[in-house]
Amino acid sequence: MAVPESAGVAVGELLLRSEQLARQEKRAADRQHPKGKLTARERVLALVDAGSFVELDEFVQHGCRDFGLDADRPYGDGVVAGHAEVDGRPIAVFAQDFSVYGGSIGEANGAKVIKVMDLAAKIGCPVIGINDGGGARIQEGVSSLALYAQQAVRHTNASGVIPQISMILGPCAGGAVYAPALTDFTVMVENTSHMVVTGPDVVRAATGESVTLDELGGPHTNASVSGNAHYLAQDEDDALDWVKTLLGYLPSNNLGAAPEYADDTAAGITDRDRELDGIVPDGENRAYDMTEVIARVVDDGELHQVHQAFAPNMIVGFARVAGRSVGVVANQPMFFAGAIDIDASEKAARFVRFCDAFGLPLLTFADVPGYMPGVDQERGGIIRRGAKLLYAYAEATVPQVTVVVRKAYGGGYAVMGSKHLGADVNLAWPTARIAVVGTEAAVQVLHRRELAALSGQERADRERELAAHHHDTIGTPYAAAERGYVDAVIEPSHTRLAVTRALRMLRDKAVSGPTRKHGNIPL
Ligand SMILES: CCCC(=O)SCCNC(=O)CCNC(=O)[C@H](O)C(C)(C)COP(=O)(O)OP(=O)(O)OC[C@H]1O[C@@H](n2cnc3c(N)ncnc32)[C@H](O)[C@@H]1OP(=O)(O)O
Repeated sequence: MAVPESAGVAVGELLLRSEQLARQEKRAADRQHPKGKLTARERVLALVDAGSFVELDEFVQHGCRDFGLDADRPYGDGVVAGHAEVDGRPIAVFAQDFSVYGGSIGEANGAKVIKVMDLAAKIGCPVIGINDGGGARIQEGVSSLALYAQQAVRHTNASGVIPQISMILGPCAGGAVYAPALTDFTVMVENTSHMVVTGPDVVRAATGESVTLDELGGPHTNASVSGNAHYLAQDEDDALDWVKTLLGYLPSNNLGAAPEYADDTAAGITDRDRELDGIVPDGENRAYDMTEVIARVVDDGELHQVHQAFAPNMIVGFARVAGRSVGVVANQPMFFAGAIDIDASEKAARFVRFCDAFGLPLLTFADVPGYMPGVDQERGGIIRRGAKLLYAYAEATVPQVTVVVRKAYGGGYAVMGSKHLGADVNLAWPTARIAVVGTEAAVQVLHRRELAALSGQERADRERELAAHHHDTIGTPYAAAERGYVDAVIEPSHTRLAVTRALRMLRDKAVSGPTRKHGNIPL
């Protein structure tokens, strides 16, 4: 049958546009590949399930007439946006195309981003933003700033409703950094990505400091010093894998459930469980790796750490227990003896709030000498910023199980998922020491006058005697168990089964917080 002439024209128009899109994609590849970077469209396709990407607005063009921009109006306007599936679950995605006006956001480009964010909020799916751009499009002036602000409103309103993930796969500069900063997780890549409010030249002009871009806002700085990045990937493939794995632990939205796997929990105590009985060293100041404890409690020993390079004295990450996702928070005695400093408090507080918002139970492992002392810490705001972790645990209503592995002293005891903040099941190992301060400090404070009157061997003997008494009486987990502050003192090898039972029992826990507009977390 002959095609009507009008239909032929229409098909011809589509072909022409498709050819133009293909030329643009080739240009993008020519610009990105030599730098070891994928194009925006390649990145999206590498992230999502094969054949699932539905691109939206690929023919959108900017309407700017200034600076000669009307002569160059590429389709898509520098961002690839749409919806797709990852492991069969819906996601929304946008990826800045650096080959078009440096991936900068203008009115049309920004509207595309906002459209997929609105879509994600409506259907309740995660949104993943792939950043590789120069921020607000300079030629479009205030229109581009307006779009950034509108994007910030979307990020804010979606916070705690759908998971939001940012991948920084190139530059992210100026006010543009605040879009990823408002999302839940940010991933950066070795060598190719950076994130700065102002570059080295502006810094030099403003403060006289001389610094390289990498030192200022390279991936290492953002992942380990400022904590802006939650994962530092070796390359783009690694970044995409990390994000896909992360999504597997999360529900699509705050009303949904995370994917559930088969419950293969061994019913009895295993040899691997028994390894926990010897994992804590004898001396209370000797370090051990808390991830080895976690690995023996969670399914398949797998912990998907978040923020691993930042505040290593605190561990946070996702795992599964009996096939169901949990958020794990733990002190790490390998760094600063597990003390909670400003960074550790903020790292854990944000994680706890994420888990609480998305209905993920919290599994806490405590071995903490307390909050970190020091002039820098006090001046840096350990009081206000340390309070964030208290606030986060205190407002959390998800199921909470805490295991006191060894030290739980002072504010450290209270804040690390204690019964008093709302934890549901609190377990302690016989090695647990729960006290206001450590043994040595307690002896020096309580017996200062008596000890001052002694010297030499006599003083040393008395100190040892007092320390032994404190250790055997005040600091034992049984003082807390007698008061119901820990529900049970268990052998370490029983932890996996006890935690599994507790989380099963708490599965349908339903508690709601007070009616209010919102609290006022000490920011
Ligand atoms: C509320 C949000 C407010 C903000 O976003 S304020 C931030 C505004 N942005 C900026 O000041 C960043 C300006 N751009 C830069 O510093 C650099 O281009 C950047 C991003 C570090 C990348 O550097 P390079 O890798 O060396 O690439 P390049 O400079 O040759 O740029 C490649 C092409 O992209 C263009 N471009 C980059 N940033 C742009 C922007 N913001 N608006 C419009 N066009 C922009 C740039 O002109 C260049 O175009 P062309 O290829 O020469 O035609």
